[in-house]
Amino acid sequence: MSEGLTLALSKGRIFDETLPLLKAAGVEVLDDPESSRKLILDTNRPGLRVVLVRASDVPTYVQFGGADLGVAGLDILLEHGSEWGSSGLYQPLDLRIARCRMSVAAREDFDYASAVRQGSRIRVATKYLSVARQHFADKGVHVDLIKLYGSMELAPLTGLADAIVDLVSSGNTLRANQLVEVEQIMPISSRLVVNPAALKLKREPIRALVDAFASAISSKEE
Ligand SMILES: Nc1ncnc2c1ncn2[C@@H]1O[C@H](COP(=O)(O)OP(=O)(O)OP(=O)(O)O)[C@@H](O)[C@H]1O
Ligand SMILES: O=P(O)(O)OC[C@H]1O[C@H](OP(=O)(O)OP(=O)(O)O)[C@H](O)[C@@H]1O
Repeated sequence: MSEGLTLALSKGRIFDETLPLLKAAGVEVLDDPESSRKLILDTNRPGLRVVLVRASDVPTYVQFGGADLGVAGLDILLEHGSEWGSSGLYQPLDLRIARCRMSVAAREDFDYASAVRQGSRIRVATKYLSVARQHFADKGVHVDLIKLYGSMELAPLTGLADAIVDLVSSGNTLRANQLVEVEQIMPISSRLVVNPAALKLKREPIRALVDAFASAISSKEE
């Protein structure tokens, strides 16, 4: 474990939406991930660096100490097992960024209400197997899950599945593919996650960053 702090972020939405929180905490990232191929980015704080990883790899980096802290969507944390307690990641803050919801969507002509009557069976394609399995189990619906890694909207259109479980924000992606949101499962936002050993060994700098993030969030919402 290095002396300073390492923060794991993913390129795109998470990086872009974490930047203002870092700025409010007095931290400037010195490279732009869109124009640089660097994966380790310096900041104006000699004791803090940012590493760029895939969104779904953030919990793994933090869990195994490749990073002290990270920012990950609740969707990713649930699939990683973090939210259900199996990975031991400390989650001090809901950063309230990258907000969307996890939903079930289907073709307009699919009778979802009938398909999910107790005891029935439905075929669902998703990247989020764990959330989908839990959701349909809670409803008492037998589900055949098909794991996909992207373009989930195609599944009901091609007959691969009856429905999908995916993230929805504006609803534009569903609309563009003639799908409708038939059920909302849960709201999603990104969380700060911290490696528990790092929290013990580097308590002061981690506390300072968590507190700065917390006040940045509350002043943003005032
Ligand atoms: N349309 C959206 N609006 C708001 N937040 C979203 C939206 N889609 C995803 N998110 C949130 O942003 C996080 C990062 O999404 P992003 O698209 O950058 O990565 P990804 O493509 O899902 O991950 P990976 O590259 O590992 O497959 C997601 O985990 C989710 O929490
Ligand atoms: O309701 P909307 O505002 O259209 O957002 C929903 C879309 O956003 C996410 O994809 P993203 O944009 O992250 O692309 P990805 O497939 O590369 O993850 C998600 O998987 C949906 O496809």
